[in-house]
Amino acid sequence: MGEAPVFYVENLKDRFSNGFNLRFKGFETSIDVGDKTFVIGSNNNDSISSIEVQIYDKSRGKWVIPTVLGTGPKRYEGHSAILLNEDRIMVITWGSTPDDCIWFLEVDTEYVKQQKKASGTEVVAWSKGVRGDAEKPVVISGPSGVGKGTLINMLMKEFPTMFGFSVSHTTRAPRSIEKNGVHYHFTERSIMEKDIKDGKFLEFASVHGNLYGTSIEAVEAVADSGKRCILDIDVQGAKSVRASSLDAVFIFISPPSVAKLEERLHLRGTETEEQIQKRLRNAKAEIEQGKSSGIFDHILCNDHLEKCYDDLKKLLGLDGTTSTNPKPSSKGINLPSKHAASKINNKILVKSETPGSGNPSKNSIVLDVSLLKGGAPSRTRGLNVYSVDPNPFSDSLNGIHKLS
Ligand SMILES: Nc1nc2c(ncn2[C@@H]2O[C@H](COP(=O)(O)OP(=O)(O)O)[C@@H](O)[C@H]2O)c(=O)[nH]1
Ligand SMILES: Nc1ncnc2c1ncn2[C@@H]1O[C@H](COP(=O)(O)OP(=O)(O)O)[C@@H](O)[C@H]1O
Repeated sequence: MGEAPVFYVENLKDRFSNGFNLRFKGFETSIDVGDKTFVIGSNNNDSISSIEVQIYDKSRGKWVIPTVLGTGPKRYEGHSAILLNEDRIMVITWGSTPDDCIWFLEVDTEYVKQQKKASGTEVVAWSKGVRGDAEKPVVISGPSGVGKGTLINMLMKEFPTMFGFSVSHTTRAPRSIEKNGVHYHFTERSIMEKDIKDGKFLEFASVHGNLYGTSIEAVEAVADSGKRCILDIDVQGAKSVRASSLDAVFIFISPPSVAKLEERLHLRGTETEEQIQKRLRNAKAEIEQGKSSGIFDHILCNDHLEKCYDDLKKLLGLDGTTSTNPKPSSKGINLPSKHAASKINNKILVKSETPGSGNPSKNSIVLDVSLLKGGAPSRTRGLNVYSVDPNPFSDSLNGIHKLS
């Protein structure tokens, strides 16, 4: 077998002239996947340019406007589009900031297939591309009053540059010491329900009569800052995260006894007696599920706090044998502002439209997509970036240097 053919992306700078009824007023590209043509276009007006997607279903001879999940690229001057793996289109935007130029429009991934099935409509989903990997998030669950918050605070205090907390949304009222945006995003049920419908949440659950949920942004913002994300969520939420594309470590904190749990809830004094009794009723089912459902990788008993904290640190590799330096935060990619993109196996060659001008490392860049991870509804990580010795007469990938 020879090399896979090199093929160039159609940068359809000229408007479609074949009678298609396109809504776009700017710039568009088209990509065929099976019997569908995905047309990605920008609608420019003076202040903003937004990206939109239309699908031409060749078998039915019909245009379809799909449900678009997630948030795509915002301000840009044009884009290149390349089909990867027959299930997602890589969109490289022109003139965007380095942290906002690589996007993936998923058209037939597992996530999109599930969403299509659930909604009965045509669905596509955006995922932002990010260089390198993030550390596995840590999901901590356990009944109310078991000490999850206490343990997480200890961890964040001892390793402030290493861990970041995923700030959940909730419809419950704030406690007196709780700050909006720090402990929770306190929100209205109707707003949260709309955001859930719009695909902005990784998971959500009704807990003790209130709605709680982890937004995709809450987890990704921590990972983008180079920190390891900690989620404090209930067992139903942990189950949803387990079923999602997020690869995490799952830890269940159990109490020495329900009587001790009740004692702690009374001592904390943040709930009414009625609320405490509701939490205790739920606790019994949570403890049973936590210990037997197979969701959790580790179960820790929080009897003596210091001992439990030491055990937690040990299983997170914080017993002095591993580096506690944070990973560098994810860096952007300096792409030429106007470029053409082509695909060679698992590498995307991005060449400046004006070779020889400016910074050589900006003229030709290779994006290695062989180790991509994650995807919609979260970020797509694992993108590796190389600079290429500029040679305007060749598409050769010789002389490439990994950009750190
Ligand atoms: N599924 C899910 N559960 C959450 C989330 N945030 C908090 N929880 C859980 O909701 C429950 C109640 O939390 P909270 O009202 O802070 O009370 P506390 O656990 O008694 O401190 C706890 O089990 C939390 O782990 C979330 O985003 N998703
Ligand atoms: N091992 C422990 N022994 C005794 N009290 C504890 C222990 N761990 C936590 N607590 C206390 O129990 C109460 C509930 O802990 P908290 O961290 O708020 O639980 P959660 O976040 O799981 O609801 C707090 O007042 C906390 O100081």
